[in-house]
Amino acid sequence: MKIIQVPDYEEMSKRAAEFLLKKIKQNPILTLGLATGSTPKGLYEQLILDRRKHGTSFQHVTTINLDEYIGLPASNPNSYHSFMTENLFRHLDIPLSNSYLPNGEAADLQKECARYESIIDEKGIDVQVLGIGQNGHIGFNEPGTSFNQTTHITTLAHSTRQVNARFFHSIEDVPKQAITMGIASIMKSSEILLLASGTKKAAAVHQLLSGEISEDFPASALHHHPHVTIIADDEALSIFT
Ligand SMILES: N[C@@H]1[C@@H](O)[C@H](O)[C@@H](COP(=O)(O)O)O[C@@H]1O
Repeated sequence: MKIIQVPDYEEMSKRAAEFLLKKIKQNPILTLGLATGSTPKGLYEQLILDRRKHGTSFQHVTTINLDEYIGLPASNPNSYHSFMTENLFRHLDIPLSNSYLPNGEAADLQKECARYESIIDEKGIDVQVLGIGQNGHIGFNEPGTSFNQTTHITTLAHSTRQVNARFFHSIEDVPKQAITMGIASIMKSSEILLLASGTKKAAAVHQLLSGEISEDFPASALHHHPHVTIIADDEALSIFT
């Protein structure tokens, strides 16, 4: 695991954007695995800025998102479909047909999981961007999830729903389930870029960097992956350093 320590959120976002833009320049037909949440928002702003300033084209890039809530229509402002459209897709030139997210409204959710995993297998993710939950989740793989799971239906931990309630009117409105790439799906990526910012992530980052591998702490599976880069700011690394 390569750790890049940066002073703050802005620097984390800039370094992450440089990292991805370099990859896209080397390989314009890159397949990017993308995440939602507050963490990658700054990275997405930097990518948009780069397009505005330098006209960078993403038209041959494919994107595959980690997860989506079950039961929220794509048009709901809290769906991850909406998050990605608002915060990234509508500002770039990625053709809509090249961006994939799980369909949390599929009539047959099991079938949808299998369909999604086959997209991951067919496209092959070159770089997967990850945030980390305060309980160590990646995607929506909550503590206790088998490292062998591929894309599946997951029940969100109460603590995750509490943390994500900030985007909803109340915790009752936060969906109880999601479709998420599994740990095994994430591990198929050629390279992984994990971002962490702020004191709220310090305990999770500390546990990740302790090196102990356990299904009780999903992000620890990344120790089995040969190409992981972590860009974390001083606050996220404050227990470690
Ligand atoms: N499913 C997402 C994750 O992909 C994300 O990494 C995590 C942290 O979110 P944030 O970046 O807002 O702290 O929580 C969410 O529940």
